[in-house]
Amino acid sequence: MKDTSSNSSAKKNAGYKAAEYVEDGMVLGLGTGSTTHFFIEKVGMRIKEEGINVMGIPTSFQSLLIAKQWNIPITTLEEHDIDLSVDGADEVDSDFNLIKGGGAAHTKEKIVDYAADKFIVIVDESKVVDELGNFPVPVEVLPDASRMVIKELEDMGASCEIRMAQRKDGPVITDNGNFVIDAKFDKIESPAHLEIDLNAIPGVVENGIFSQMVDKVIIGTDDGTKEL
Ligand SMILES: O=C[C@H](O)[C@H](O)[C@H](O)COP(=O)(O)O
Repeated sequence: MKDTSSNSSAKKNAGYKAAEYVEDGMVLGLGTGSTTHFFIEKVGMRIKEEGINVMGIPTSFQSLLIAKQWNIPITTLEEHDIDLSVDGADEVDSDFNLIKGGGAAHTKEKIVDYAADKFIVIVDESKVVDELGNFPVPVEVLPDASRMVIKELEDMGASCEIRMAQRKDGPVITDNGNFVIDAKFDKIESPAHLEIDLNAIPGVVENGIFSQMVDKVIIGTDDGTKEL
């Protein structure tokens, strides 16, 4: 499990800054993770203090619970399109390619983030890299397919581990009832091609490479933010 306790002031600065882009009447994609937590919190504060009228589409049970805690009205992709999605990342490169899924939420995140008219990524400086690949690529799989998917991933040059749960025996089970394989590639030359190739393996539900659609990256630091 990743460490979510570090860099909390930088994460808070990024999350709070992204909330400035929220406008009255918007439908928001609510990403998952310790950075997005601060975005959802600040949206909740703006609802309370300014009376803005927004709705949220959560990408996980975690973001649903935080949104409920802040009285953010919830809706679904069945009912609304998304004006703005805000989400964290485990790595972001200079072309705005991402690795996501350190919290095993990347499948719903990709559906919501890719559907949004505008997608803002919020990270602290530790997530900014020249090239993706230090962080393993999370691959959500149907449990019955996991051995076959690992064989395919190893043939593609990855070292693989099924992600194990903490405080539960056995693998992490995603919000969708699946396993996550963490696939470490030595080098990711083309994130866009790898994103497509991974999803072509039978049994793969979704992978954590996001190579499309990012409009803005907000990098939180201890004393402010930078925007790319
Ligand atoms: O599955 C989790 C998500 O993709 C997160 O957005 C990502 O892992 C970044 O999380 P954090 O902001 O906690 O580092």
